[in-house]
Order: sequence, then C-alpha cells, then structure tokens
Amino acid sequence: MGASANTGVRKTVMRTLDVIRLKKGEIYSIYFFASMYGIIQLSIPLGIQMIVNFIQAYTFSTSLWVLIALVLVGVLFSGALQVTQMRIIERINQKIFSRYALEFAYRIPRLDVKSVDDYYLPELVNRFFDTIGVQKGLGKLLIDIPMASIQIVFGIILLSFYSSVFIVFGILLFIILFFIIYFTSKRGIETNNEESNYKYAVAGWLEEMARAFKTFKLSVDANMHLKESDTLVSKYLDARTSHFKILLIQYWSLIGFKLIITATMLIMGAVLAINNQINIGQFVAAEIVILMIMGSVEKFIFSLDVVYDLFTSVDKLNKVLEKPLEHSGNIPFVGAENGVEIKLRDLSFGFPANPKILHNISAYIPAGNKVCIVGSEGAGKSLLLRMLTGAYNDYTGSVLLNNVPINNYDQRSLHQHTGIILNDQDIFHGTVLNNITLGNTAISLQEITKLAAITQFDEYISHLKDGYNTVLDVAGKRLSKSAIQKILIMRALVHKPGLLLLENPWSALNTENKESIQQHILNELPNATVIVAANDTAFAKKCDQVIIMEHGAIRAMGKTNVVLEFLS
Ligand SMILES: Nc1ncnc2c1ncn2[C@@H]1O[C@H](COP(=O)(O)OP(=O)(O)OP(=O)(O)O)[C@@H](O)[C@H]1O
Repeated sequence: MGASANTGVRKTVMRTLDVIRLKKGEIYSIYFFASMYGIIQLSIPLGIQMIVNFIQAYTFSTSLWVLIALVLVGVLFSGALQVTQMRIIERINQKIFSRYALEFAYRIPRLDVKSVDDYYLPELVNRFFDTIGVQKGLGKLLIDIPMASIQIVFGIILLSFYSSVFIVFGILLFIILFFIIYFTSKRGIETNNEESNYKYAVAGWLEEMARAFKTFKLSVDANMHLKESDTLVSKYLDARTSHFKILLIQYWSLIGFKLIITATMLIMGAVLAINNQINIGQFVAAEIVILMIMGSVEKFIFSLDVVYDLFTSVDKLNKVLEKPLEHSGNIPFVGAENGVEIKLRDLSFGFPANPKILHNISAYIPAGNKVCIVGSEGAGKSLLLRMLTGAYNDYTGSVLLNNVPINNYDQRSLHQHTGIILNDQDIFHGTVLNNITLGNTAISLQEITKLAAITQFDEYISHLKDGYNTVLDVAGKRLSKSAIQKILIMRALVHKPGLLLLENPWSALNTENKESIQQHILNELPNATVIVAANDTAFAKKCDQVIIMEHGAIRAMGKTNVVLEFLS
C-alpha cells in the first residue's frame, strides 16, 4: 500500500516534470530572470545601508544622490524582469491550453473503445478544466518558488558577511524548510488527489442529473438525487479536510518558525548593533534582508498548495491522455467499392465484466450480400456488428474482410469505406450539412439531395429557412426522432461505402419511409455488403441471408425462408 502510494506520487511528479520539460527553452530563461531578480532585490538593502550611513554622517554629497538613483534603477530593473517573466509564463500558459485542447481533440475520436468502456466520456473530458490548474501551478513553480529559493540563498550569503552567526541561522532555516516539505508534501499530494477525485465525482453526478433532468423532474418527490449528492459532497469535504490538515501543519510550522527566527534575528541584530559589531546602516540592511528572507519562506510555503494542485491537475489531464488509442493497421482498405466479402471463423469476444459474450461465431457473407441479423434481447446482434467496424481487436478467432484480417487495415481507410449506424450514434452541434457529410467536402450536393429524396428528408429541409445550413443544437434536441434517424441514414450512405453496418436503422420511421430506404439498400447498391441488425422479419425475408443469434452464438444462418422453416 505504502509502496504503491509512493509510486503514485513519484509518477505524478514525473508527469509534471515532463510537462515542464516540453517548455525547456522558456523555463531556462525564467530561471535566469529569477536569479537576476533575486540578486537585484538584494542590492536594494545594500543601497539603503549605504544611504543610512551617509545620512548618519550628515553628508549630502552627490554620491548619496547617485546611490538613491541606483536603488531606484534596481527597483525599476527588478520590476522589468518580473514583467519579462510574466510574459514568458503567459506564453507558456497559452501553449499549455492549446496543447491540451488539440491533444484532446486529436485523441477523443481515436480512443480505444474498450479502454473507455467503463467511462462516460463527456464526464471524463471534464478533466480538461485542469489546464487552469496547470497554468496557475506553473506560475508558482516557475516564478514564485525559484525566486523565493534564490532570495533565501542569496539573502543568507549576504547576511553571513555581517556576522557568522547568520550562517548558523541560514543552515537552520534550510534544515527546517527541508523537513517541513519532506514530511508533508507526499501526503499533501495524495490528499489533494483524493479531494480532486471527489470533486469530479460530485461534478459527474450533477452532470448526470442534468443529462437526465427530465427523469429527475418527474420523480421530484424522491430524494434519491439529494442523498447521492449528499454522500459525494460528504466524501469531498472529508477529503478536503484531510488535505487542509496537511496545509495547516505547514502553516503552523511556518508561523512557529517565523516567530523563533524573527525573535532571534531582532535580538541578534540589536546585540550586534549595540556592541558596535555592525553599524546602524548594516543593522537596517540586515533587518531588511531578514524580512525579505521571511517573506520568501512564506511565499515558498504558501505556494506549495498550488503546486499540489499542479501535480493533481497534470494527473487528471493524463487520465484522458494516457487512455490507449485505437489499434490501426497499415493496409489501406482499397477495392471496397467493388464489394466486401466477410469471413468469421470461431470468433469469440467479451468485456472484462462479461468475458464470454460472443462465442465460436463462424459465418461467410459473400460480397454484395444483404444480411439481416435477428435475435432476442442481449443475443449479441449489436456486438457482432461492432466487431465488423474494427473497433475491437482483442478477440479470438478471425474476422476477415476481403481475405485480410480486419486488424491489418488502416482504421481511417476502413471507416472511409464503411457506413455505420449504431444505437449510440447521434447528431452533434453543427449544421445539417456537416452532420450528414462529417466535413467531407468531396461529397457532392447531388448525392445528398438524392439521399434526401430516398429518405424523404427533402420535405423536412424545404421547411427550414436555412435549409442544409440550419444549425442543429446539441444531440439534435429539437429534432424529431425520425428526422435524426434520416440524417444518420444519409450520413451512413452518402460516401457510397462498400460495407454498411446498420443497427435498428429505421425503428423511428413510418412504413413509407422504411420501404423507400429498404428498396434503395436492397436494389440500388448491388456491390455493397449490407448487414442490418434488427428484429424485422419482413425485411429479413427480402434479404439474401438471415443470421439468427441466441446467447452470443449463431443459432442458424441462411435464406430466411429456409432458416425459419428449419427453426419451426
Ligand atoms: N460494454 C459492455 N460491457 C459488458 N457487457 C456488454 C457490453 N456491451 C454489451 N454487453 C453485453 O453483451 C450482450 C450482448 O449485447 P448486444 O447489445 O450485442 O445485444 P443485442 O442482441 O444487440 O440486444 P438488443 O436487441 O437488446 O439491443 C448483452 O448481454 C450485454 O449486456
């Protein structure tokens, strides 16, 4: 348990370092400017020391004015350095946002379906908001912490010139700081991570309520939604309290530490000054340096919380970025327009929760065949169709398309020649045109209008002021189920695929629409291999073959009439 927690923390820190490493050039310049800033800051008390000495000696010489001017230049210059650092950090922040946004955008459609099977993806993608945590945290990690460290180091070096006692003070300071961080940071990272997990659990649950809000609205008397919220919020508060305890330990150590050091320093400074071991100018300068060191230590400790947030944010973002991408072969799926022949041999497949869903499936579907898969609920019709999309590759047995294992094909090319409708496919926020073509500009308007006539979607479009440019809202909320289904059918057919995999494609359509589409699919696409999973015996009878599934296996397969006769 301890070892695994250690590995977790180490992994978290390494991932954060990886993010920083990506911005190497900028980071070096930030450190350079931080060192310069630290040095210039320390020149200020030295200047003040000299000014005090001049004042004590009642000498108003030009050197005094020059010194004052130098101190002012120091203040201005250190300010300018800070602005430069801020500029660099701003550039890094912009890069971080765009890097994660594009990385998410690239990966989401390519995610391995099985590896995200246990997740609700929109909820998982909430982790994107952690880019803000990375942006904030990097500012602290790259500016505040190095600057504070440099000021502490240089400050102590400077103090040691006044008296060797200050060296002891410096060493003591480092030892105490080291122990505070050593004993609290690991637990700090862990508790922060836990707090964040529950934050996402609460957000996820609220999102789930929003998604199904009509359901919750209808059962308004039940308190189930509040009970679940209450449980998650309590867990979040517990985790947050544990994390705050760690922060409190750090803050209290800091306060105690400050108290002792301030007292010691003031007494020591006063004793040294009274004994004339240092003059008043040196005393004032030493006190300013001590105050600066204390300020830096405070900054250091208070930055830790944000650094924990940074570690956690990087961890959360990686929850999405580390999900494996789909497997893709390198053979282009060419020649599909002339038909796709399918051979399944002893195909078995399942999920970790349910490892033996499909078993020993063998089937032969000649190119251009029209096939209907029927079967009872949960028989495996949908899953068999999904296997033919190439989305899963850890099956046993074989799936051959035109005599090549499906895994060998380049996924993009496979999708270009396949038309797919699965139950979980939907409309997205965009124009009707984009929803049909998915941005494929090679698709002709002629093909779209032809399909609109077949699906009888043209009637619907003619009533829209903006026609094909009408923007559909998220998931086509204001569209009728039949309009959504027609768009999905057009999307599946519009690029003239050689393989059509359709799950319940016309369940929301009226008989006239259905027949028009079936007639097109069965008679006007001679080369296309079409597999439809639907308990639609009337359609099955029109197909070349029917596959009857039961409990994840093929019970019978062949000409519909023959199969039905055999079964009766
Ligand atoms: N992601 C998954 N993880 C675990 N089990 C799954 C998963 N997807 C499907 N199953 C299980 O696989 C079996 C077959 O599911 P499938 O959706 O293929 O059935 P179906 O024949 O299409 O049923 P229906 O007609 O009701 O849609 C079911 O028992 C289902 O619970």
